[in-house]
Amino acid sequence: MSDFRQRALDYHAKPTPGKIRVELSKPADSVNDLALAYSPGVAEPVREIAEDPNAAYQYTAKGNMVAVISNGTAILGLGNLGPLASKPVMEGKALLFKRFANLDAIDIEVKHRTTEEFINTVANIADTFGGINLEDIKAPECFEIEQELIKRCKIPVFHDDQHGTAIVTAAGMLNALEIQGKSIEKAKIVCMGAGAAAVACMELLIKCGAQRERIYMLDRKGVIHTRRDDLTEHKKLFANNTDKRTLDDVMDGADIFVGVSGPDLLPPETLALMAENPIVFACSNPDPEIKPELAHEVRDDLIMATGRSDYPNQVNNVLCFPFIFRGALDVRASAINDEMKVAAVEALRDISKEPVPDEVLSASNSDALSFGKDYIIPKPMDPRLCNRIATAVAKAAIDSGVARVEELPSSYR
Ligand SMILES: NC(=O)C1=CN([C@@H]2O[C@H](COP(=O)(O)OP(=O)(O)OC[C@H]3O[C@@H](n4cnc5c(N)ncnc54)[C@H](OP(=O)(O)O)[C@@H]3O)[C@@H](O)[C@H]2O)C=CC1
Ligand SMILES: CC(=O)C(=O)O
Ligand SMILES: [Mg+2]
Repeated sequence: MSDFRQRALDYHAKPTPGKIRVELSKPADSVNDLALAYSPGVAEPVREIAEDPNAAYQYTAKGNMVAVISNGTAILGLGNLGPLASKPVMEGKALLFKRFANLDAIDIEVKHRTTEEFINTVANIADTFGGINLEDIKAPECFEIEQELIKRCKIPVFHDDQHGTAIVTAAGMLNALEIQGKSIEKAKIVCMGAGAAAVACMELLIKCGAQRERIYMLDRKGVIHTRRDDLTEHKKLFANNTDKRTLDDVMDGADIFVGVSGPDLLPPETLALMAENPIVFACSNPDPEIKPELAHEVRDDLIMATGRSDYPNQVNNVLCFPFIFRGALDVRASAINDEMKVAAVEALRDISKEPVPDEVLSASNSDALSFGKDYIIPKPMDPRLCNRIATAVAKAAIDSGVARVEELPSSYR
């Protein structure tokens, strides 16, 4: 067994299995404490909440609690391995919520027969939480699941693989285009993958100026084009009226490659076909569509990003979901809308262009980092992310009318 594999298994197993636990936030030592915490004292907040459900924000952990919910149908790029196998990833997302945004998060892995059964399960437990982060649910079911839950729940429901990924991709891409001296409006874009992450990333890039007809999306059968009769509703939105059929066909002269598909799907010879100063986001986890070492061997003019922590330019939704939920929950938002997503993109872009704090340099084993080809997006451990993104998102929630408070909390001012 490789040393890294053994270290990863040991990290998860020792000294206590798993990555999260529950801790008490109130004293529970004496008879008096217990009389307040449990019977008879607990009856008082029960009566308050029965009268006004909003009182749950005041008397329970609801307002700082996110459910990370999966069915394990698209675990990273590892595929449909079932709900229980997704638990380490969901515990991992809970760890990231706590570590980066001090939000308490609990992982819930749902076994279900039909999409409707999954939706009902989540809708029936939603009121317990301040927000729901859907994770690693495959396309096309993920689209119906998210839309239906948004309709049925009074709290933010956010499919991280769609929107968290799209927000970070858009921020990194706009920065990378600026560095390469290219415009998004003119860019020829190839998107490998046509699932949850792909559709949301391309839709957000279009909102940022990309031209739909200059996007070539591929699934396992090749280029998605208008003459195919096997396309789902979401793939149809990207059906290109083209006679190009293969990855090589569309990569010829492309400015941008976004990989949200699977490992090693971009051969070096194909990368070589791209236009001058290309941008390659090989975001499949844990193994990217092309390894950065290999990509740099083929092209010395590219900007390269992956979803991983161990290479420069980590384009990963960890840069978004903890902070977007922090902002949304702090103003008791009922939803996470486009205005909040755009605010997160802009905040991420801005931070990338500012001097990097020393603590980030030392956590990244770096002597220097500054806006450029190897630093298009902040590092996840950057302490500025939480305040800056959460504030931008919370303000956007208030301005767009989805917040349940009128002003930012005093801690934000
Ligand atoms: N860096 C980041 O922050 C994130 C990265 N990702 C990565 O993106 C990938 C997809 O995730 P997600 O969208 O949630 O999953 P989905 O299951 O929703 O979509 C997967 C897509 O990849 C396509 N695909 C898989 N294998 C191939 C192949 N050999 N050739 C062409 N296309 C292929 C599938 O094609 P078909 O439709 O034909 O089945 C499908 O369209 C994963 O690797 C994941 O790790 C996801 C979210 C965040
Ligand atoms: C990062 C992430 O959410 C994924 O790869 O699925
Ligand atoms: Mg995911």
